[in-house]
Amino acid sequence: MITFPNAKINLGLRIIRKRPDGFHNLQSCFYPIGWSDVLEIIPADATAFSSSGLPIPGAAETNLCIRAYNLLKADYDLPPVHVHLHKLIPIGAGLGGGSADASFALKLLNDRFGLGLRTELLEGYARLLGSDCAFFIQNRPMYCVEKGDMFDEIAVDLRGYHLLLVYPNLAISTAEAYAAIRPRQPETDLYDDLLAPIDTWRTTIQNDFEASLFPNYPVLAAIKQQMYAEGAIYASMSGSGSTVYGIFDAPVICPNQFSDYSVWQGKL
Ligand SMILES: C[C@@](CO)(OP(=O)(O)O)[C@H](O)COP(=O)(O)OP(=O)(O)OC[C@H]1O[C@@H](n2ccc(N)nc2=O)[C@H](O)[C@@H]1O
Ligand SMILES: Nc1ncnc2c1ncn2[C@@H]1O[C@H](COP(=O)(O)OP(=O)(O)O)[C@@H](O)[C@H]1O
Repeated sequence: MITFPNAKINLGLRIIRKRPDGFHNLQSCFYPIGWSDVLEIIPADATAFSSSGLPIPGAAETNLCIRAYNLLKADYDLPPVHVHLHKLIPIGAGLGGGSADASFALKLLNDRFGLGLRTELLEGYARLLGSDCAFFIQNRPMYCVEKGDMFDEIAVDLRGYHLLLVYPNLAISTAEAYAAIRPRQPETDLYDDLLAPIDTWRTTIQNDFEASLFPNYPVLAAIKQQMYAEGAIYASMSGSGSTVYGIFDAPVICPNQFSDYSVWQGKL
């Protein structure tokens, strides 16, 4: 069985406070996008993992797809499987690609082997694999709070807009990005700011990681500035970086300044 785990972008990202468990409470809108990996899982004589496309750091047994399989295998009678991942979503990019692979593996195993697990139970397993993972079970625009693993409905609909994503071939570790950030109590409510017209977002909606990462990585600020120069209605870094996205009301011709980077564009 084959599935296509997709990335997400963060529309606003506010880091509110550090928790006693070392994680951070946040506020953000996670929004699914079209940049996708390809994940195939089939029954096999022995469990194995292979990959193609972009190289994935770490041993096979630490890959989030295998960790998802092992998590379910501990509770359910699953046969050995061969997992093949064709990796296309950049890694350390703030796009949640690894988290998507994990949750899509859970969903695929649930479907293929008829486990009958409902959404809440799948989200519970996903939470054990990473803070971003539970989002990819329902995989629809959500206002996310706490560790990024609890959700509220939000009526943000960007269908019809065009998205340009630029990954400047720079992997930023999520843990390091969090270690460098200073949490803050926001002055406005992000939920309300997101419901205002998109052309207000430029002045009201920020990603808090930008303030700590842009001084060390000036390329990120330069890409964001270029997005606005190209006519973006809104531009931001996604997650803990390093991908910067622009939202446009029409398709864009990718500027020369981005020619050395990994670029994706498509409709939202
Ligand atoms: C920053 C965000 C925003 O959407 O996205 P990405 O940039 O990774 O896509 C997420 O919070 C990333 O979530 P995820 O990538 O699943 O993180 P995890 O694997 O759970 O944790 C990696 C490390 O990040 C830190 N971490 C993560 C989530 C959180 N709410 N607080 C934290 O402090 C912890 O140091 C943790 O050890
Ligand atoms: N299937 C996978 N795809 C990508 N990264 C993975 C995967 N499994 C484990 N990882 C590990 O997760 C980390 C990056 O996660 P990823 O979700 O791609 O980045 P980000 O958190 O920036 O969105 C890397 O350290 C990588 O070794």
